Amino acid sequence: MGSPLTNGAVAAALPGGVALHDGLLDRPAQERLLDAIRAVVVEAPLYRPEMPRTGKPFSVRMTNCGALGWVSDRGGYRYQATHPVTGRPWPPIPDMLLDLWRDLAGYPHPPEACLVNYYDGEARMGLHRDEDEEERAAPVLSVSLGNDCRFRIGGTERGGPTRSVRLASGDVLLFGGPSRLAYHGVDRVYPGTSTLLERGGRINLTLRRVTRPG
Ligand SMILES: O=C(O)CCC(=O)C(=O)O
Ligand SMILES: [Fe+2]
Repeated sequence: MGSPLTNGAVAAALPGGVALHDGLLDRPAQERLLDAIRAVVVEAPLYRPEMPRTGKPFSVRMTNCGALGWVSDRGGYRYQATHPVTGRPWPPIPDMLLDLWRDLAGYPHPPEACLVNYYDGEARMGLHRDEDEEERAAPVLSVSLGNDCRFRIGGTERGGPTRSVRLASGDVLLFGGPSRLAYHGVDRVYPGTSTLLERGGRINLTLRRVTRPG
């Protein structure tokens, strides 16, 4: 496979360093991955994080797997080794996701965190950068399951131009290189666009390398 960051015509319409692998996971693969994520959620239940300082609840619910998990509360954004509600270590990252990272990330070390976002109803995610990771040489690898969404991505400066791309179940998006610190967010999820999740909604998984290999 060639570099995931030069993915032909689709990538050409996206900012440099962003690669969309449209429909990479077929339906059986999506179902296998969903089963693995269900097992994660049994051990590490979804919870609703809060914004730093204000304590305003997120509209998405979250959990993690991996040695580290991304959390947000009044104290700020950070990675930590335990679930903030149960106090237990996060469960391991499913092999399927580790395989995807190995095949696509173009980075020689494994991811340490997989953030699981669950969007139901009106849930969305405002424009932000993933910047709590010390290691910036690794891309962020994002997998979408369930209903389609309108994903927005821009440049590395707040307030710059953005474009939107529709992400569907089974799509894998990488942002790395010059787009590793690009602003991005989810404007909305389109109800009834996938039958994968019985109760509807959308799951997004993002694999991240957090620490610099020593
Ligand atoms: O849900 C998505 O597609 C994006 C999630 C995201 O940007 C994040 O969790 O940092
Ligand atoms: Fe993000």
